Amino acid sequence: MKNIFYKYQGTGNDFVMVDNRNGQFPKENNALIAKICHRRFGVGSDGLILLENDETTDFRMVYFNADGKEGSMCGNGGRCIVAFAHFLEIIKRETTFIAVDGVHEATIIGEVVSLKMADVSEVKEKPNALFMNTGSPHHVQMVKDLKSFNVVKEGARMRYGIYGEKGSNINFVEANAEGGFDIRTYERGVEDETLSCGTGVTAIALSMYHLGNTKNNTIAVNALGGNLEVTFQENQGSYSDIYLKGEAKQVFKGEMLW
Ligand SMILES: N[C@H](CCC[C@H](N)C(=O)O)C(=O)O
Repeated sequence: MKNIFYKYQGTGNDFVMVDNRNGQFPKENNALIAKICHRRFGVGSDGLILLENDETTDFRMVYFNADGKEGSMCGNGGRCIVAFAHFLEIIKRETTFIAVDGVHEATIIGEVVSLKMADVSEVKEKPNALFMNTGSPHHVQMVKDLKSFNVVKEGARMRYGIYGEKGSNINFVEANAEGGFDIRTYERGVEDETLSCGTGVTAIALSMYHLGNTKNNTIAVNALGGNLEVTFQENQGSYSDIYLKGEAKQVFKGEMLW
């Protein structure tokens, strides 16, 4: 039995993807997963995702951060696993699947995946920042001159400094000239800046609306690795029908040796 893996990227957030419908992947081995994700000693990725069977939906998504531990919801990973399920011919244009934060609906057209995210009922206001859970915890802070901002240093400091042992993903955002927003994210579990974070992009869009920085409920958010679009409905400070849309691509196929 060969240990075939695929690699996917969604706006530069990259994942090792394994078809684990036969249940043979040793997912309790966190050290092995961290090694596979390591960019020098392994395949190299921001995370590893297993596609597994589920009884009531099309498939189950099991997501591990690059540190080898199971993470909370990953929006870009969710978009990539929809593309993977389409490639494996498990789904056609539309799907419903289960992830750690519940059931998600999605559609795929060409290489563009639109993923329905969990509803957000609470936006916490912090000094100079907002905090919310879009499937994963996100701190959102506006900064000036995002391009030259030290995301790794500030993100690493705030990740534990403000949020304790459990930590949070830390997002920095600045309005751009096109009426959208630019984002850079420090990711918990990767412990570094990534090129894009889907649940973070979602948090940015809701935050910018919450703060009155835009009146649109379709918002373009540009990450370092590509552009995403978030649409949503707002009702008395609660957000529903949240969709994260953008490209998800298969970029590599190989065999893992362990
Ligand atoms: N890259 C992911 C976020 C992963 C969340 C993870 N870093 C955690 O907090 O467990 C995304 O596209 O939404």
